[in-house]
Amino acid sequence: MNESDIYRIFIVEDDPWYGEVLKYHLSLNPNYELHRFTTGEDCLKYISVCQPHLITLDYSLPDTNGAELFRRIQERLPDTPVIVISGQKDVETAVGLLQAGVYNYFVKDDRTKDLLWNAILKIRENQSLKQEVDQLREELGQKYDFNSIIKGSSQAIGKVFTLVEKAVRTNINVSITGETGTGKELVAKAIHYHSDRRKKPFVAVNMAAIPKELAESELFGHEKGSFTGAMNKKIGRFEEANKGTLFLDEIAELDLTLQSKLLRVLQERELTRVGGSEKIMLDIRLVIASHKDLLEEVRQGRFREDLYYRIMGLPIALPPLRERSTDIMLLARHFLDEFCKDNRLGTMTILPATTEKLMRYNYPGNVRELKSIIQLAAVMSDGVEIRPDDLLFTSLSGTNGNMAEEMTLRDYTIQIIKSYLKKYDNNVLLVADKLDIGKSTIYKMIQNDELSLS
Ligand SMILES: Nc1ncnc2c1ncn2[C@@H]1O[C@H](COP(=O)(O)OP(=O)(O)OP(=O)(O)O)[C@@H](O)[C@H]1O
Repeated sequence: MNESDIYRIFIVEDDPWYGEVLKYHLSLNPNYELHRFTTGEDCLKYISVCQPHLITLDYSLPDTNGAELFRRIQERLPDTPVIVISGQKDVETAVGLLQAGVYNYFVKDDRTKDLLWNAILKIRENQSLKQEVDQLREELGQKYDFNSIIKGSSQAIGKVFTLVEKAVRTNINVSITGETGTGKELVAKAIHYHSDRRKKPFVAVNMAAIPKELAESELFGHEKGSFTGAMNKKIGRFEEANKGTLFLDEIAELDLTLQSKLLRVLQERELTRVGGSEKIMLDIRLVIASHKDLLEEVRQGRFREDLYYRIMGLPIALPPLRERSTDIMLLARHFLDEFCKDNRLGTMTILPATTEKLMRYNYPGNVRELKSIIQLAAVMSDGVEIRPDDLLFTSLSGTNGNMAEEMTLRDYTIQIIKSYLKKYDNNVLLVADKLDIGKSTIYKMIQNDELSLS
């Protein structure tokens, strides 16, 4: 038998006859390795030598009682389930023990052996499910390794990496801004799966996708019968994310009443379900995102200022793809390779004319749009190379809004140079070449404070 198949159970029972009865009964499962102790001290001594998977305790022991021994076991092995078996039916003691975290409380009678047998089966099932969840979370963590998943080599994305690294080191709240499709959720996941909370849940909620009247119960849960239609108790997203990370996307969609409740919950670190009175302690990292300018929402009276300061934490701004055009081809190659692999297609080449066409577009839907353009192109292509005609741009807005307001020609020139400098990572020579102007024109503008290399 492998060590991994062995399930180690400590039986703490001072009555030799009853101890042997339990030991014999449990030994019918060949995977159970049983150790019997007659005192609490003996049990504690052996805990450090060979860690049990489960412990059963007689409540009355010669040197201690079940409650005290349970407390001392918990200090050493907080995750090991403990079952208390008592000679007397004492409801108050039983409730106290269960509230303290004992898994089960049985009274010694004819049925105890069978109850214990079934309880152990259930505990094992839960333990292996928990192990499986931990393993899946670990794998997910590797999947969201931000250096391998958030693709990009531009200065702009480099700044984002630096901030993500800072965020994971502490428990600070994070606020992510950026246009649609810039990777806000991806960044939130990367933060979660690199933080100490990675083994706990990552829960994402998009406030824009939840009808206003259901938002409160979705976030904070409700008790059965708390409103018409509340047929059962519901655990809210905050509770689901407890000990982990809650990603609240499109937070500007929260109405003012819910904003007040959110502020209270964050300040007090506890919540009450709708229609309930029980206080539930919360320990979460909040990551929020919005494509709206939250400060402007505050100015317009649509977002509470106190909540704004509470949730801002570490701000991370994701630049639009058109402002980090050095990432375009890297992302395009990445999405193409990924698509070909997932669909068992051979490697495809991107022709130079295709690259040029991809570089000229302004991607109002950002990375998400580029991804779908590339996937569609792979489907449209002859299977070997991506030609310019395989690229189907769905968006109608081909300009970047430069003509949206009246300005002098000089102002237009400055705006155009500014946007090219952003696009090409402040590479003055490249920008001068692209715009067919002298590099000194740009340097002069910088000297005159008309432009800056940010
Ligand atoms: N830097 C990146 N590297 C690789 N994939 C990316 C990157 N940024 C975004 N993506 C991909 O683009 C798509 C959109 O990303 P995501 O959903 O995180 O954007 P978002 O900003 O949260 O969008 P929305 O505001 O619409 O909710 C996803 O498929 C994501 O995996």
